Amino acid sequence: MTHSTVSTPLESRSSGPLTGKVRVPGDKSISHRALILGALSVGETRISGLLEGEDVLNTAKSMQALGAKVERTGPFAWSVRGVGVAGFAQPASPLDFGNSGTGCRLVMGAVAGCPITAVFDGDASLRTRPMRRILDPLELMGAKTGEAKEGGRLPLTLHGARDPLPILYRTPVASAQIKSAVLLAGLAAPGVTTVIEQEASRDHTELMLKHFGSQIVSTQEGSHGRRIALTGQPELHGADVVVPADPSSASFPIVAALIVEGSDVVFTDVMTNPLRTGLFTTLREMGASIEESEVRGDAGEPMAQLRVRASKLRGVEVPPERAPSMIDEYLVLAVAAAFAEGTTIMRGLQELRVKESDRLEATADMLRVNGVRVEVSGDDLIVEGRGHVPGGGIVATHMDHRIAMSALVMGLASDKPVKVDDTAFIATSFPDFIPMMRSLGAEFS
Ligand SMILES: O=C(O)C1=C[C@@H](OP(=O)(O)O)[C@@H](O)[C@H](O)C1
Ligand SMILES: C=C(OP(=O)(O)O)C(=O)O
Repeated sequence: MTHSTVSTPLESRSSGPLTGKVRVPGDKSISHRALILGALSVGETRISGLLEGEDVLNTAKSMQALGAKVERTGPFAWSVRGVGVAGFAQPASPLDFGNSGTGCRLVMGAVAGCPITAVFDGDASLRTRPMRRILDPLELMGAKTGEAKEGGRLPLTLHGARDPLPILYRTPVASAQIKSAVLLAGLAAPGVTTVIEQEASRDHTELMLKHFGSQIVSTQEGSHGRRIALTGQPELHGADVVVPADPSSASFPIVAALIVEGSDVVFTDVMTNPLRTGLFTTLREMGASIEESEVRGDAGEPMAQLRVRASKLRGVEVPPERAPSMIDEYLVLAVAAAFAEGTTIMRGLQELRVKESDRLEATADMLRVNGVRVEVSGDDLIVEGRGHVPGGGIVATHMDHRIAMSALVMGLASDKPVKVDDTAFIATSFPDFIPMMRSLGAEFS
């Protein structure tokens, strides 16, 4: 991804009621997976509602570089003609995933099952993120790591396995990216590849693998975990994929509607897979008015229309086992918590430290510079809600889209405006965030 070196600051300020009906862009997780599974299938995959954000566009480019034919056929409509399982061609140049952990890690898994060598790279943020967690299982399956930065960081060279081995792997942390990398490599292995996770992470890879024709069985493991068994070497057939609206993107205007007095906003087609809706559960516990209607589904992914009205919120305790189902939503939850009455305690947030930035510290800093009392205690975040936020701070984005969007949401209801130092990274996951928020009545300058 080539961001200009000039940053694009923006300020948000106290706004009138937010009103209207919007569809936020397509789900980022499903968009990456549709492109990758389309590329590993035989025949055509037609995708509608693809997220055309930079993260996903980088995955599209990498699929093209690995031999698939990827074409944009209309707004948010894409066609992929795949090469079949284990059919990737040697890419001519390094694969650049920009800011995207998901794109990079899932494609590592897919490449690990092919007898090719590829160089993986990304921007300064992605270069700091841990890749050993992906390389460890892929090496057990026969892939080899060539040159890499310390701790297996990018840029790195991955040599795929000529004869990949099926493995049984227990993921050390609840991570859909680790699980998905192993399953995608397992597609090329003979026999059954099994992943066991102690806490269930988002299951879009499993649902979509089934949709494309593979045999995959998921069973409960312990009280919160899952055991997923994939039979290798299937023939995957191109399929149609309708991408629902991204609940993680929706979380920003949803929290904005809750904290801006008098707001009433409807969100259409929001994906409501229970492994993604921890934020909605938490907000409801805090007293949020979020009404669900028009519940339906496609390819195993449920979706609904959500009507969100401004609400008086109260502090709650969020249990650690809920973290995987809302891992990208803690920043904006912390904003809601700051406007609530009472203390909100969010437990077990260690994974936030290895995202686009150290989100645990960055969230605390974002609140602190705007006059909110907040504490990081081990892996827990404690926010003291006082019903209002003084604001007036300048928030450092740290190349992290979700910090930028959370801070801008905070400014819409704070006493003084909130400024963010750089909004460029919002384009990785929600390119229309600013115009869409303005269309609802948000004031940015
Ligand atoms: O698989 C995915 O699509 C994602 C998994 C999560 O990461 P982890 O697997 O590292 O928890 C999440 O933070 C990311 O935004 C998307
Ligand atoms: C963590 C995120 O994405 P990724 O891991 O794909 O960079 C995110 O979008 O919040």
